[in-house]
Amino acid sequence: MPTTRATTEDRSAVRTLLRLWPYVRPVRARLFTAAFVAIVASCSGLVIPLVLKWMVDGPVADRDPAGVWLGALYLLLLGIAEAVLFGIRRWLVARPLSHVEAEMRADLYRRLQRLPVSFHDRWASGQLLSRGTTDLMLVRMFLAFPLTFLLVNAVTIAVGVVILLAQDWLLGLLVLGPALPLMWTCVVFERRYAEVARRAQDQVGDLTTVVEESVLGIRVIKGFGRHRSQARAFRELSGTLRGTELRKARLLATLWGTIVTLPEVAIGAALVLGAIRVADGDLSAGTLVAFLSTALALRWPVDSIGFLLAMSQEAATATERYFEVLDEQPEDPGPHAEAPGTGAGTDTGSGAGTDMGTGTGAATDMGTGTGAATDTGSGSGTGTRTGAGTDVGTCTATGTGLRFENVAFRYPDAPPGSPPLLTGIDLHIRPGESMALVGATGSGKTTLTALVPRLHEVTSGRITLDGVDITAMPREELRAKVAMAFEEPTLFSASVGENVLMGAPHGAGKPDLDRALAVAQAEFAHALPQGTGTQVGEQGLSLSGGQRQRLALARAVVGRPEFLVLDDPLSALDVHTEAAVEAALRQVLADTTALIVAHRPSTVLLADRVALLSGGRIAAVGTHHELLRTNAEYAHLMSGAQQEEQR
Ligand SMILES: Nc1ncnc2c1ncn2[C@@H]1O[C@H](COP(=O)(O)OP(=O)(O)OP(=O)(O)O)[C@@H](O)[C@H]1O
Repeated sequence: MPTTRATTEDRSAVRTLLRLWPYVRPVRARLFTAAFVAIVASCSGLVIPLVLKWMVDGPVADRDPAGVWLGALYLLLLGIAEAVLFGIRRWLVARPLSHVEAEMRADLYRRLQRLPVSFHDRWASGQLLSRGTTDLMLVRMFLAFPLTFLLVNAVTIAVGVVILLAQDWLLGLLVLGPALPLMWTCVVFERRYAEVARRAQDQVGDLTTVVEESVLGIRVIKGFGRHRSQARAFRELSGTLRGTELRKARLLATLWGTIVTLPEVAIGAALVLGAIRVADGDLSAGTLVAFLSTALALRWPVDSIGFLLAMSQEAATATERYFEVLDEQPEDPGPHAEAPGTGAGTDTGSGAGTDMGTGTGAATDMGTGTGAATDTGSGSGTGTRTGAGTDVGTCTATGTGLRFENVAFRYPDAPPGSPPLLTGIDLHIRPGESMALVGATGSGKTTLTALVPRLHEVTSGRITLDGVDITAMPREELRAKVAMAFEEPTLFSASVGENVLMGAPHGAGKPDLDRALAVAQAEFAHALPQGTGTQVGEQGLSLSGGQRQRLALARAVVGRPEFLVLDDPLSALDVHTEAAVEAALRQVLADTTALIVAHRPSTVLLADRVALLSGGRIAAVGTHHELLRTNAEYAHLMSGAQQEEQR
């Protein structure tokens, strides 16, 4: 079950909510004005009992119908004023608060994009979705109602209490009697409700994850007839959430019951005592009417404290959950990142040197591999990279290529004490060379390739591109140089063309798209109903696996990257398409420094040399045929793969 429980600091609800200030600051004038208008509206309601007192002790006692009508007119005007003022309050807050919510959502999205892959490995997607939806809605509702009305009600109650005490201090003290027990109840409630509200919101996140997985994995669920067990898992989770929501309701009901009952009892007692005093002639009937009307007018501000506190607590929990994501450390954009794009492709300096690769990497060549390494690969190199991606011609393979120097890697969430997944990796891929990476399943091939574009950070050692440490260049520049195609090709809800051009520098157009589609043998895209403008649907599930993989390949090559990292890019293709894609890829690989994860001999043969990953190390490097002859493990892996292919 995907759950994410962040460890949270034990902050008070007020301190947590204060973190919203930077978002509220730009709209503070409107919010303060709205609160002021609401206070005036609410306090105007307290004038009504005073008009009643004047009517009862005046025109009613004097049997003066004109005075009674005048009093009724005052009451009507007061009612209208109160309604209009509350309307103005609503108008004042609606627009700025939707702006606050939108800003917060945009910041969350931006942060999610900039957080490292290791963060996304740890967090369930439903937890992130619920933070961007339900939690932000709770925050907006808090800013719209509880924030204002806790203040408005506090001022109204304070003014009302003064009026009550001014009318008659004895009855006033009697009505105030429950104040202390009520405050104590509120404090206890808040503490308990905070814990349950947090649990409920986390459970909403878990439920969202299950729904999301069920929808995305609907083919697997149907294919394996797992809809019943999936429905059972959903029912269990929603049953748990229901239990938590019921606990919230019980807590709220207890608070509500106390908040309503105690003041009612006090008002009842004041009514009895007041009536006795009116009968004794100690108190005027008008004063008693005004007193009771004021006390009743305070009932709503007191009663509503229960749900206002509950909403505030939920908003505090939502704020806490929101900032758990925002407080996560984003990827360091790298040095000189303030000028994104300018470096893309212009990195001729910084020690890259002009070493054309003739054997300078020998230290890393653990195998016998000298032969087929075609490190002159710049043959067709007429290209010059001009700034942010306006490549002219093909890329020239210059520099020293891609080097892993004593690289070790361990997943941050690996069990404590477990050995690193990769250790002492020394590998040199010369400029223009393509290196296949072969190893048993789970040996760490995907992980090793993910280190090049810094999807994960090396634990020790370093990786250089043309002599430059990848940690010394801005990420934007690094990712402009290195393109990837993953084993699991992910497409987005956009057109085919947009999906492919995602891999190209800004300003790339149809010629680039057509060339990339041709290279990846993805010309089927032109035959789609709206050609390359056809929407591929969520995750590209409307396309076949092979079609998706070819589009992902087109995306990797469309930007004419200097370095290409392909994670078993041909696994979903039929034999004929694979042969066609290989032929096209051969052209691309001639000019590109490439690392290709390969399982099958046909893919391995695309590369100039092969590196065997075994036991977390590069166990051998050489050409395919050399390794077949000299390395038993490699021969074993390839013979298995060959049998697979022949079947
Ligand atoms: N995010 C992660 N956190 C912890 N361990 C991980 C993570 N991702 C992968 N691993 C582990 O790292 C090991 C290597 O995984 P990797 O995907 O790199 O292998 P691979 O050689 O590419 O496998 P395959 O050939 O099956 O694709 C596996 O044991 C895997 O369980």
